Amino acid sequence: MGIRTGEQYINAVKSRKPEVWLEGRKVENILDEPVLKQAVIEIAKLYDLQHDPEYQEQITHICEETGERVNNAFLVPRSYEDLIKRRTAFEAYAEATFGLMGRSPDFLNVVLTSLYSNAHFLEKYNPQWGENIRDYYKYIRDNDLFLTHAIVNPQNDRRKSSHEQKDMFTHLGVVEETVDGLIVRGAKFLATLAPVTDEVIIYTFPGFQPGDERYAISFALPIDTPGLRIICRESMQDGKRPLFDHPLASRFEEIDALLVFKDVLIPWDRVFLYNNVEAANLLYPKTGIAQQPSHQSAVRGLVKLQFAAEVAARLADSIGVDAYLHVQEKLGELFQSVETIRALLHAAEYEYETTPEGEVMPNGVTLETIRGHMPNMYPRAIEVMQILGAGGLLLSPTGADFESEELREDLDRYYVGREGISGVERVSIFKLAWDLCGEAFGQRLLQYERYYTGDPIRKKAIFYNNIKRNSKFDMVDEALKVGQLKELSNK
Ligand SMILES: Cc1cc2nc3c(=O)[nH]c(=O)nc-3n(C[C@H](O)[C@H](O)[C@H](O)COP(=O)(O)OP(=O)(O)OC[C@H]3O[C@@H](n4cnc5c(N)ncnc54)[C@H](O)[C@@H]3O)c2cc1C
Ligand SMILES: Nc1c(O)cccc1C(=O)O
Repeated sequence: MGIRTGEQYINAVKSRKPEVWLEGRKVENILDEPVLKQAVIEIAKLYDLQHDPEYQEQITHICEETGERVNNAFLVPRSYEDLIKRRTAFEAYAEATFGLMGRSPDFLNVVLTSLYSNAHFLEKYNPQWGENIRDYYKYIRDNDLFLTHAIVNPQNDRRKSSHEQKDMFTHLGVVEETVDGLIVRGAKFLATLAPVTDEVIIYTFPGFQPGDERYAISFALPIDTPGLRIICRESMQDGKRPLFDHPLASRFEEIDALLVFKDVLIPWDRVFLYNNVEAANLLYPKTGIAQQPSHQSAVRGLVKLQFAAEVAARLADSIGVDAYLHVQEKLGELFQSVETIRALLHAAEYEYETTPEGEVMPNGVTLETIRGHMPNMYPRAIEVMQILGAGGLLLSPTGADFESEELREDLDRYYVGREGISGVERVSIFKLAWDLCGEAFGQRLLQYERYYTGDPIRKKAIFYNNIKRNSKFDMVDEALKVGQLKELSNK
């Protein structure tokens, strides 16, 4: 089949009946829920972009194996040019969503492509696992399906591993093996956009201990598999608020969910890893599933950071405060952050790494440096927006107020911005900013930048420890030589 249209994606959503819970209600029809429907509309636009003559070459390529057109996220990069081809596809999706939808289909399609091209890792442990992941990749690629993932255990007692939790099946684990497959029970989080996806993939993130064998499991299933319960978090908007008042929150809310498996059957051909703590701990570092998707995250994060910087700049300009030195300094800082990430992204691509099998990945150290900076840079952009918008962020009237004939004159007079900026324009910019820096929607976007790919604190500590392992910090000895005391230089 190859690339889907938005309509085909919407029809797929309509045809499925996943067990979704939203604010105490079982959702009968995804498209009848305003908050879920909005995400479907935005994702459908991304599928349509693949067919838009202006974007098709940027986003897709002809698959050598099938002769069909597929998204560049399914490309196994073999050269620098391939990385750029993939980046342009990430850019198109990120720009269409201002970088605000982190879990657009390209993210997990890259994860899956990386598992596919590194299937030899799984094969080493069990030839069937390697074959299963290859088949699954082709199935997703050729049908252009949309995946969610949940790879983190719920926050119960973090001091204990899965088998030490009070209840053996709080964390997702295997209950029994049957001739048809594995029966699994327990929970995983935090499955972004789960209700509006086609499939869910569970894979392993390091941290398994001996004794955790039943939890060391990776598999994939259709999202409406019987026994799979999707419990959504409280939504951060009701999906009904006017676009004028919430121009971002009303469009880009990515619902997150807890996945609960109630004795769900995983057919053997959908099992990618099981009962092997070593393989479960090595899957993440050895199959490129950290490094390759970080390319998508870097491109998307760059667009999001630039968007935040632009909103802050337009906000400051709209009320003339960017005439002040300290405001210019703060905005300069934000745009320098943007340029830092852009330079790092280009460096990561240019200084790519090649695996022994010939797969090309953006430079891991550089991608990890982007990862380390974004949890500081993005929250800082949000803070600057709050500082520059000040009280005005809290005082925006609604679109309905502007439509009131009685109020309109006052609003036009008292909300007017600097010369050339009307009241409506100024309020529109402030509302855009408030969605990013005030609304719960914006707080989630910030929390996403901190945590979407694990704990940034531990990741930075790992980064340092790797440097320490590979460096003696020799320059320090060199500098100390000059003024060494006698007893030390005699040593
Ligand atoms: C908006 C959003 C969307 C997400 N989407 C997805 C998704 O689609 N799929 C998915 O699988 N995941 C997703 N994630 C979840 C993400 O994987 C986790 O949030 C992330 O891995 C961090 O884990 P945690 O939230 O359980 O925090 P924890 O690991 O519980 O950490 C909480 C705090 O305790 C500290 N801490 C915990 N354990 C240790 C330790 N052993 N040593 C030292 N310090 C420790 C941490 O530093 C942190 O400060 C998403 C997260 C967010 C915020
Ligand atoms: N996608 C991830 C996630 O959801 C949690 C932790 C790590 C990752 C990742 O891709 O690195």
